[in-house]
Amino acid sequence: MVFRKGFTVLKRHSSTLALENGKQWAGVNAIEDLIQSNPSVIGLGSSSTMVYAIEHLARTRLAKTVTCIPTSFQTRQLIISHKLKLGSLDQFPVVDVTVDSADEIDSNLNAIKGSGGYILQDRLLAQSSRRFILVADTKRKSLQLGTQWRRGVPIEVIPIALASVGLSLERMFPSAQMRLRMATPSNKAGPVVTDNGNLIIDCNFGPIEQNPAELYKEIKCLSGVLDVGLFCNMAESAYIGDLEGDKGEIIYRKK
Ligand SMILES: O=C[C@H](O)[C@H](O)[C@H](O)COP(=O)(O)O
Repeated sequence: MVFRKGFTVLKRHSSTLALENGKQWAGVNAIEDLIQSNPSVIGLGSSSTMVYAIEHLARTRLAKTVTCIPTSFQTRQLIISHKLKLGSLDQFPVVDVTVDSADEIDSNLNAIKGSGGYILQDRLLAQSSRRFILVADTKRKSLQLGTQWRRGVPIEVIPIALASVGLSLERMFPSAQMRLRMATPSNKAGPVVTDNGNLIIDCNFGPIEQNPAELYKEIKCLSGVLDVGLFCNMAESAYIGDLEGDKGEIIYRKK
């Protein structure tokens, strides 16, 4: 697939810019394809990749009509600044299609999400959507979750349950490495607090040998766990941009 009209191809001067090229390809092409189905309500995830998708949506013929539901404060601000129509899940509990990015995506389109701290709201939108589409650069692709993304599976925990959930996780997964996600000291002392006022434990299992959907259920069962950054059997397709920025691939979930 080639670049669509209406945006600038980033120059490739460094590996960081190359990653940006891939993110841009994915965001733009996912939006271009999904507008063909004339959705009236779109869910928009939160991330650096989604910035390209939202910028592009604002340039399309749907910009004036489609209602956009954000998964975070960041995306809400982007929707407002691009003068798109803002909606909420309260108003639109059924969403036509949600686009979101991921930290790692396997060949069955199971994904690790949550490095940006958005887990519960990302899931709420994904589960409320008729269609769920992932966007990412090619470095996010892998054959087995936990091989590409090495910072662990994010687990959003209600603060009063932190110690209890931490202990349970240690007992359930003795070889996993866990840490409470901390804020950058120059910006805030203490832990990262999610948009919902919760904390995040990053639980690094190494390569995930177990069926990720089963692992998700095991962790989600613990009281105090709000959500787990494993999104299994949810995405119908993934737009993966390569580092050149002028091409990419669309992967469909096997039935
Ligand atoms: O919480 C964050 C989300 O799961 C993001 O979709 C994910 O971290 C990927 O972010 P980015 O597109 O910035 O790499």
